[in-house]
Amino acid sequence: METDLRLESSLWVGNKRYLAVLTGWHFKWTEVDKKNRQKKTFSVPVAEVVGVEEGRVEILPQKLVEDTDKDFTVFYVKRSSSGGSYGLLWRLGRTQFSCPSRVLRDQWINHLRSALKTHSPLRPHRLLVFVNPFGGKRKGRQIYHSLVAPLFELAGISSHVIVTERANQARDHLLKKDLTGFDGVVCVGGDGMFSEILHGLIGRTQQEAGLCENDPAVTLQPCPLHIGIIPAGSTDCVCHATVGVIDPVTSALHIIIGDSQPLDVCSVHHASALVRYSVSLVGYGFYGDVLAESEKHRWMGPLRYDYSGTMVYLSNRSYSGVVQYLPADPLLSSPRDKTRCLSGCSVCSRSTEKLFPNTSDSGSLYSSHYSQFSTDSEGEWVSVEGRFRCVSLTCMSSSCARSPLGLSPSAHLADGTGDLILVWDTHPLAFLKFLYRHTSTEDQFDLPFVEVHRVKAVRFSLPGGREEEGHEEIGGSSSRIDEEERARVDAVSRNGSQQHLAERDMRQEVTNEQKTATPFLCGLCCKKAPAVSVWNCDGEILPFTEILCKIHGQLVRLYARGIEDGAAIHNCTVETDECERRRVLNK
Ligand SMILES: CCCCCCCCCCCCC/C=C/[C@@H](O)[C@H](CO)NC(=O)CCCCCCCCCCCCCCC
Ligand SMILES: Nc1ncnc2c1ncn2[C@@H]1O[C@H](COP(=O)(O)OP(=O)(O)OP(=O)(O)O)[C@@H](O)[C@H]1O
Ligand SMILES: [Ca+2]
Repeated sequence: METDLRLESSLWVGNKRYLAVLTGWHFKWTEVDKKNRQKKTFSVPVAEVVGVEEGRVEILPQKLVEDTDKDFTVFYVKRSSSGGSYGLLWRLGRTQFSCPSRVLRDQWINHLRSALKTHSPLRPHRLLVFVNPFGGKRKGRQIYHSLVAPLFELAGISSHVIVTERANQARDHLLKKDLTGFDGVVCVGGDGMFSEILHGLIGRTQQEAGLCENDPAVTLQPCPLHIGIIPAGSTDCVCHATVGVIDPVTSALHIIIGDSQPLDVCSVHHASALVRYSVSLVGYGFYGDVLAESEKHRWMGPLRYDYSGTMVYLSNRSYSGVVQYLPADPLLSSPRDKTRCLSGCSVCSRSTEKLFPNTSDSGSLYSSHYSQFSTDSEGEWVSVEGRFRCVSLTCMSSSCARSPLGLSPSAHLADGTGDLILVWDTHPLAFLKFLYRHTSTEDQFDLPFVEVHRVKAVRFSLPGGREEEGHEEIGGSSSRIDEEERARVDAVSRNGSQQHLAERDMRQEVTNEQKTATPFLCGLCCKKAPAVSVWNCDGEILPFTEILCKIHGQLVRLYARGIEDGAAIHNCTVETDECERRRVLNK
């Protein structure tokens, strides 16, 4: 196969002659001068070739084709530095080659296209695209049509585009409509839009597999369709943490070449029923209050979080609670080991082998029966009780523009664990120091009132069982998910949040302990602080306080590859000035 695809000949780019070679995995062209001395080499992995076209073709700013019969154009991924961010920006590179004959030209085109088919098996042919026209700065439609659609067309991808008209339309479509023929689902929007796709695809997959999502002990079936994210939201945390940059063109190119990044998902349960799934933040206290406050100021757009964050900080709240957690194996990794989950992460690869032990292609989506924790004994639950500024659980780093390294900088995308961050009640300035460290490289866990644990499951309750009567047990009895159940959870999600917030405001019980802890600038809101907070689950308010969270390793796959190490750009494919600069810097 490899030898069949091999091709070698002289080609011209402008008036320079190159010796071009296609081996199985790479397409290289080396400049040759008049004395036959070899000069600069350009090399593109076949997996990063976007498309091969006859003639001299341009696609940006608009498509122009000069249909000459001895020329062909190769489009490929070209990397450049992303300025402030940690990941790399991808751009569309293009080189127009001239051949001595039409026969040779056709040979090059056929060989390159066959190599693409052989070496990029996960490239999508047909995609279902949902565009939220109201996400972020309301530019979703424009971003898709001007930046993404032309690239999909160039790569020969056919897309069925749905511009949503209401919240949850994308989720409902994925739960109910025929998805035959689609290789993946793309959302153009923010974390809320991604969450819709996540719920639709996970729900659909479990329905088809006859599995009950309510039972936290059930090993859920991984979703067969990949998810692509074109960032057009306010926080775009999932995109930032899986690609490293917020850039629609970079994300579109990852989708086109069929990159594949598994992702852990946390299921959140209350009283033996599934409430929601999360990949980023399940947060009580500060982050719950910021979200609740920010919902009142949606009109501010992305700025609502900074405004609400400041207001909530000034209101100086803390909450009592009981947190129980099931620690992950400390020998595998630690949230304080100062490593980062980068593209090709070895911790995640080892987890893949553990999660999918019987497949040669570890992580194959089609192995129907595997057990995530079958080789582990469940381990011992640890319990802590007290007053917290915030309790946060994150399955990944949750990096975003506000916090370039994220809530937990050493968390892994696909290791089957989450990081539990407990911030005990403390002086307002100490808490500000903790928050501020999220904006720099200073360790936010190196503070006496902060704890972080790598966990497989977490349970939260109010001291003395103040909230709900029901409680959940991993492995305990659970009801079957049916239409009625789904309607109930739906109704809870739609109406519950408002009702829950209203009840919380009405209660406003302040314990004696709290009275001494909170006055600071409480006059700002002219109200007593409530005794309970709300949970922020990837930007949605949960209608329950007492919850059980369970991490499901690698439940979904994204068209991404994790964050590429910017320092390694000197190993990049096509030589650019940036490669040269980085090479010098790295010496
Ligand atoms: C002094 C500067 C402190 C800056 C502190 C920055 C901490 C930033 C941590 C960001 C964590 C993002 C976690 C991701 C959550 C997403 O799944 C979710 C869905 O999109 N987003 C939110 O819930 C949206 C949550 C957005 C939270 C924003 C919090 C902003 C806090 C600002 C505090 C200012 C205090 C100023 C005092 C004078
Ligand atoms: N046509 C629509 N009308 C109203 N709401 C919609 C529509 N389509 C999707 N939504 C909802 O809008 C919410 C927010 O969208 P999205 O996540 O795209 O942007 P955002 O909130 O600005 O960004 P982020 O989630 O990154 O903070 C989502 O929860 C989604 O369910
Ligand atoms: Ca994880």
